[in-house]
Amino acid sequence: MSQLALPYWMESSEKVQARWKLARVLGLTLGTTGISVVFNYLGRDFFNALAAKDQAKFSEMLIKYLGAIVAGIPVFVFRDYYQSLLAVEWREWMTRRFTSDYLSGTSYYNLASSGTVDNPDQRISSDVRNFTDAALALNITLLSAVVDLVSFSGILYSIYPPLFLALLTYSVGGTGLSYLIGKRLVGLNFNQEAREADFRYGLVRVRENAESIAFYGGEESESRLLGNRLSGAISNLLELLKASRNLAFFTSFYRFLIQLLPAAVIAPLYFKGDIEFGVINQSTSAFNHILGDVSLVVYQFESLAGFSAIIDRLGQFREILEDDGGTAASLSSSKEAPALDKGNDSPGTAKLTNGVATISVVETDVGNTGGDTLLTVQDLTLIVPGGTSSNPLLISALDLTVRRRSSVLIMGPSGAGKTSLLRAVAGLWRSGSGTIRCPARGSGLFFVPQRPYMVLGTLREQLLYPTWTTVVSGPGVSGAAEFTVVGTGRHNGKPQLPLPDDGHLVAALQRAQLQGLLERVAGDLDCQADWAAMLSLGEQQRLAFARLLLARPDLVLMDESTSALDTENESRLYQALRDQGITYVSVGHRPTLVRYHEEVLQLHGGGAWTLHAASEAKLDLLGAF
Ligand SMILES: Nc1ncnc2c1ncn2[C@@H]1O[C@H](COP(=O)(O)OP(=O)(O)OP(=O)(O)O)[C@@H](O)[C@H]1O
Repeated sequence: MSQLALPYWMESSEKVQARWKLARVLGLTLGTTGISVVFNYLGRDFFNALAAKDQAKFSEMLIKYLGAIVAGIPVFVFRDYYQSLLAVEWREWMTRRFTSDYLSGTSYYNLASSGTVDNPDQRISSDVRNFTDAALALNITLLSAVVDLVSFSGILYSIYPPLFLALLTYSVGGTGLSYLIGKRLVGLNFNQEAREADFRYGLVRVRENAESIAFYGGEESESRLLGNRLSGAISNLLELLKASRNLAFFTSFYRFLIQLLPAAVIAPLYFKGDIEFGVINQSTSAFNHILGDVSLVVYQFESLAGFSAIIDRLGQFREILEDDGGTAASLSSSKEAPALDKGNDSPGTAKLTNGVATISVVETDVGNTGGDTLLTVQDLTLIVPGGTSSNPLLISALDLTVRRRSSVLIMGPSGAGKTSLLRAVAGLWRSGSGTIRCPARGSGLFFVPQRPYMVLGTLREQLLYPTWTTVVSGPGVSGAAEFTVVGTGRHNGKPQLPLPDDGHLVAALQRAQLQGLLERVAGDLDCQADWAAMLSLGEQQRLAFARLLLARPDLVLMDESTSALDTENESRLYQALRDQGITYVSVGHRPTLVRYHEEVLQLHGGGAWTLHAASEAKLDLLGAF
């Protein structure tokens, strides 16, 4: 809990302001307790005047009571307002921190491919919000409970000490019982968060893959799948309702008895004439206050159970992010990887020495210095990750050098490990051994993945991604958000690329054979659309090429990035790369690709590979496809 809560108050840049704001909320909370004590005395005198049929005193008390309400209410309202405001600011800070840790290194990729944490999106969006709301509310309630306890205990004790003892017994017994009845709620709340998020994610996937599902005619199975997820959420919710119902039986009895208990204890004193009528009202009010304080667990059990589930979910997420951040950071270290003992195991498997072996990716600044060798792969052995010692061996002892302005085509049967080799160069997979030397991404190295990724936003944003980023600079005059394009500093150590103007963007679209798209949007680069849904796969691949031409890297690694294009478009795109002097490594199946490359690396599966000049390989390969 403290590891989640403290950083905002102890480490953030706004910690001093945050503490002042907290002090303001605490001050107002103390004010509300003071006002409650005043109401307690006013109530006593009010009812005494009523019982004594003293009309003048009654009118005076009525005016005082009304005055106290008018003066007191703003304190209650502002306490709640400033508390909510502080919770929002805390939430924003925490959410930004989680988001940046999630996106630092390759944590999001590792989490997505390993599936170690369910629904990280939900943890970042709603769990953080619930955490800050509840943490603030519960702590402030706790503080006001302590202050209330001190203030009203004195009143109650001075009225009749046995009443105070009755209250202590009642509240301690109630707290213990409510814990016993309600403890199941913690686990049920935890599951509910996860199952609701699973269901929502299922719906999001239908929207994202609408066309594929429609072609498959998969509506029925999607509907069954969603139905299953909904049933999971509903059955847990029903359990949750039952557990809440059982708890509610107890808490309702507990609450209603309070109305009678103090009057029942104190009534004999009133009958004997030892106390006035107003004191009964005063003691009930004080009793209620203290009971509310010492029965926090009883009243707030459901919130506490939900809060505890959220702490578990966020705590687990933070630990995994920290752990993953550590491993991601080590990716760029140039330490030699532990040796891999290939031994005499059965073909296609490899044994790990001491259970650990990693590929070492060393970032070079060859992109900045203009050196001749852009990529060196040295004695690389690559295994499918997964934590077992018998995972398939994809590549064994590969040596490969890619020089400036040269080109390599990686071919091989499906599943042989072509994309995995690119994953290793990108530092996404490290299971295996060997060393890879290449420029850093954003400093001369660029990847074009197998599935073109269209960002949310305008056509301009598609083209600038990921070398330049747009930031929202606040609502514009029209009320719409204004966007500013900024360089991201991705070109570490390399002079920043100037931001391409409209002319450059249009030229890149033309070189990527996308004049038609420009006409469709009437030349408006700031046109917004759901590009992934609107553009064909081939158009998306051409857009990815336009991005690449604008980013002007020294070396690009492309994964089947022309698979959806006709041969004429393919030929023009490769020509554009050569014209810009970009060195490229492509992964692909099509024999027509061979003619655009100097060397062909063929992966045969089970670790085997061959490397030859394209001119020698051409005939064999054409025959093979
Ligand atoms: N996240 C993952 N976890 C475990 N195994 C994986 C993962 N991703 C891929 N694999 C496995 O690794 C092997 C190599 O995959 P890879 O994507 O490199 O194949 P490929 O040669 O590029 O195939 P294709 O030509 O079909 O794209 C495959 O057997 C695949 O199932």
